[in-house]
Amino acid sequence: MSPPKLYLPLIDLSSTDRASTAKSIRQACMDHGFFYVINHGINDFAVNSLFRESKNFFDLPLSEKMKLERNIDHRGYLPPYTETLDLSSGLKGDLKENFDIGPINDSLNQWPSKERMPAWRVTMESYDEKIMNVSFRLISLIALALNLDENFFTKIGALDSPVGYLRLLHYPGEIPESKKGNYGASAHSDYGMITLLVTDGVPGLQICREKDRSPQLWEDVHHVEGALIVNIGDMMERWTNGTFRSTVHRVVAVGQERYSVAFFLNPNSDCVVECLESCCSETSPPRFPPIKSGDYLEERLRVTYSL
Ligand SMILES: O=C(O)CCC(=O)C(=O)O
Ligand SMILES: [Fe+2]
Repeated sequence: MSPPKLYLPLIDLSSTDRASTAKSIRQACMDHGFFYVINHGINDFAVNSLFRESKNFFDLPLSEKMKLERNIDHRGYLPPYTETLDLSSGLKGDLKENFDIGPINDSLNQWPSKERMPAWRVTMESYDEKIMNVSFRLISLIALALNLDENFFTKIGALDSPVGYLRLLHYPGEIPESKKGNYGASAHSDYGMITLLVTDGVPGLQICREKDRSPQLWEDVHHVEGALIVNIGDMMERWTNGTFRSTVHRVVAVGQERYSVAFFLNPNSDCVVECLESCCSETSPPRFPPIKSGDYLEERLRVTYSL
């Protein structure tokens, strides 16, 4: 029997009733760690341009893409089978290929040449600005959802120079026999504050709400036209002492080519992530020691890439 269909909460970002929106976000983050956002203000043109440019890049011959191979600062192209997000899976290499862009204005980013892809950089910059803006609006609602001042995360400096990563992803439709059984992206949780995802509508994304349950229950995250999929990352889970869940997710291969773009919002690297007062008590002491965002991120990347 197939599991019941998963219905994730739908958050309407155009609602003027912020208290009620924050309440819905709180419930979503406690129950699922995932929700949809509609009426976010990013128009179809921006999303279509993003996917067009992403496809143009992934369509290039591998030798061209490898000229922008990911550098030590995690910017650039990562070919298929080079990252295994779930190191315990025993499988080698996720099927996806991706291209990572860091904070948009810093010089560590790599860009395809203007001659080859004239609209690429400006499309990425424009989308980055829009998605960063949506992420800030969500963070202020998340602060309200935690019964904090809506500017709490700004006031503690988390957003002073936030580390926003844009990750373009491409999952192959056809998979070589020897790679069958591998995941598009194996099970993992995201590292940062929140992740904002757009996909081309091809299925594959699944979440597991109880990672320690046996057997694990994986539920499909369905496509909602025009909606962003938002999920809580590990640092937000640490801030909230586990009240908000950083839910494990993966992308399974469905025999269909798939494109998606994730935006990861991480706090400013000097920001100390520590249990919020409102999230701990004598009976529920802090579960995670305070840690600087930059140190946390570095350690997670070190483990993922065996640096
Ligand atoms: O492509 C997707 O739907 C999810 C990607 C993802 O989970 C990630 O890049 O962290
Ligand atoms: Fe993820």
